[in-house]
Amino acid sequence: MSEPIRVAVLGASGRMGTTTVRAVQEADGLELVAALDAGDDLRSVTDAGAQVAVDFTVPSVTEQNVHVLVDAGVHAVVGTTGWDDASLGRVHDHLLRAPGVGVVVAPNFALGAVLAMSFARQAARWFESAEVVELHHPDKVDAPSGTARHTAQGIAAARAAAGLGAVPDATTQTLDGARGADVDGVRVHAVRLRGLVAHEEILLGNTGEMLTIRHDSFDRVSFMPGVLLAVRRVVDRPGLTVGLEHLLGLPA
Ligand SMILES: NC(=O)C1=CN([C@@H]2O[C@H](COP(=O)(O)OP(=O)(O)OC[C@H]3O[C@@H](n4cnc5c(N)ncnc54)[C@H](O)[C@@H]3O)[C@@H](O)[C@H]2O)C=CC1
Ligand SMILES: O=C(O)C1=N[C@H](C(=O)O)C[C@H](O)C1
Repeated sequence: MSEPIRVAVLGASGRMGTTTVRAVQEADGLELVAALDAGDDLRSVTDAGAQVAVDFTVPSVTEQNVHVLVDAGVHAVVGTTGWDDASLGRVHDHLLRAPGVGVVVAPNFALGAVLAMSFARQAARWFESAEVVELHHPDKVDAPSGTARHTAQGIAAARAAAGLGAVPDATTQTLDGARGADVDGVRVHAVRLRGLVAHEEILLGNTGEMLTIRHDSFDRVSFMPGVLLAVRRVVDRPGLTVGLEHLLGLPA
């Protein structure tokens, strides 16, 4: 029997961190060796001999955490959101100087959410209009969600590849924000409501019809199969991977 993969969790006291700690502890072939939260020294990750660190912290610190991990030769599985092309580019370039180290950044680890985003990319070219509505608990620190941004970016790329122009929109906003955020020409709307966990609706419209693709996470355990898959795969996946679809064999 091979040695278990030694895993550290960053953000271990948070909503996702506590769920991840429990999932790693219960997972065959994985060993939790460190659980860190704000104020803890990242050196304890390497002191504990961690091979993989899972980051569920906050957008303001996650990139720096990843750079420290890469410098230490620790693979990273990153669920924390707030990433953009520039920050991902910096990690990509850093990894060019750290051969053998892998980083997986995924805005959503829930299988259903990843499938919903894939379906949206597949359907987008067939519809004149496309908008995204994300719905979360009111304790979420960022908006729009990383999932909604990734979804909208995928829709926009599929539309562009199909030669579609801008979505129709003759509306003048009389109040800032009324039409939501603009992500590569796709409008994204954020709902914050007590009682929700994580939900997304993708709305695709043509004259006479609408296609709605909806995903609901009712419990944070929904993210854990994807997190554990990424932990198991990242050790043999050097470089930067953005999106769980790449580990599921789904079309990018
Ligand atoms: N990719 C995915 O599937 C999912 C991603 N998320 C994202 O994960 C992040 C965390 O979400 P939640 O767990 O709900 O937030 P949370 O606020 O419950 O947890 C964040 C934790 O990070 C800790 N923290 C802050 N600074 C830190 C540092 N420098 N080092 C270590 N820990 C630090 C906080 O003290 C807190 O315990 C958010 O960006 C959220 O959007 C959330 C759910 C699923
Ligand atoms: O903060 C959350 O809860 C979530 N954040 C991620 C995001 O911003 O996409 C993933 C999921 O939606 C839950």
